[in-house]
Amino acid sequence: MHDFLARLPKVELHLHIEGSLTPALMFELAAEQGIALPYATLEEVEAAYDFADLPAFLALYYQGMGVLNDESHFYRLAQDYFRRASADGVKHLELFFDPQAHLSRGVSLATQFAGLERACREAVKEFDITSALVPSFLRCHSAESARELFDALIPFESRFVGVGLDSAEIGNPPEKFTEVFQLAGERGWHRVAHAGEEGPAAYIRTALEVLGVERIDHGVRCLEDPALVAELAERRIPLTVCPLSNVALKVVERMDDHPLPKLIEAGLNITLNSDDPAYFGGGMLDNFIAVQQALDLSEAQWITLCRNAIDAAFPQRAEGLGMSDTRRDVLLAQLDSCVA
Ligand SMILES: Nc1ncnc2[nH]cnc12
Ligand SMILES: [Zn+2]
Repeated sequence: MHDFLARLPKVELHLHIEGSLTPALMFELAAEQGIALPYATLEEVEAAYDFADLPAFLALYYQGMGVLNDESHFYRLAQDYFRRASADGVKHLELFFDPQAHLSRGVSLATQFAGLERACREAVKEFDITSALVPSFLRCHSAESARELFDALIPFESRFVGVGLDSAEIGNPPEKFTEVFQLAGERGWHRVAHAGEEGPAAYIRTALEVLGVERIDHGVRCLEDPALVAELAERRIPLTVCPLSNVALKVVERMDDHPLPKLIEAGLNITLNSDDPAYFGGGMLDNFIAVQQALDLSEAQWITLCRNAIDAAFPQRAEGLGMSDTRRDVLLAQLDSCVA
């Protein structure tokens, strides 16, 4: 089964590129810039990555990304992840990034885009991975700050495929961001939001109804609302589920308790993703293997999960961004060749 999982052509739709910052690269970038880290050794970092919940993780996540200060840092960060993703069989990747968390350190949007795009362009040639960028609003910041970011993103709009909403969920409901999501929709930007990770099922409903999102990031708590489950299934709304993340952030206690089988049984449009692979114990293939060991899915279920992700990738809306029809056909053919 390991070989089968390794061979599957993977599309990753829920990956925070800042969450792919390995301790090794964090140390390297900190040393180059003379930045003091709160850890002396890689072992100390590992010991610190034991999170009580989402806010506890976010505190270290925002601290870690303090080493990203120029174009080459963003480039190296993404290049490093593309290399590992390639080894995992990832073929298409949508990268979330958190512009407000970098703007607050004086790193311009132009710098962020330039570094990430350079890695994305090279990944096509070097790793046969196509990709698209998804800047995300931080829900722990104000609606006014989101509006400022929205305005600042307009000149870059040919360089990303959509916008997301992430960070601390509880106490920051989707409706706080009604204005920017409505404006984003008017400009034709695709829209996604984290909802129902730590927050209640009601946030999933408002993300759909008020923000007009096309996919839900996480969404595992939808099971608390059967009517919502029925609606998600009926509308084929993709949920970008992140199993190792859910265990690491104590959304579930153990992988054996993960609701993935229930979500699949309910007929939901599920995709699997790594979220923040450097913090949660691994990338796409690690997630696939951990799920298989605990939950023993069938080959047919794996094929469906991978096909869901290919279908849920945002279609191309600017040159080189998003999933083209030709690329989708290539990946579907690769997936067919995995069937015994
Ligand atoms: N799992 C997660 N939930 C919310 N915001 C995030 N930012 C990075 N990872 C996140
Ligand atoms: Zn996430």
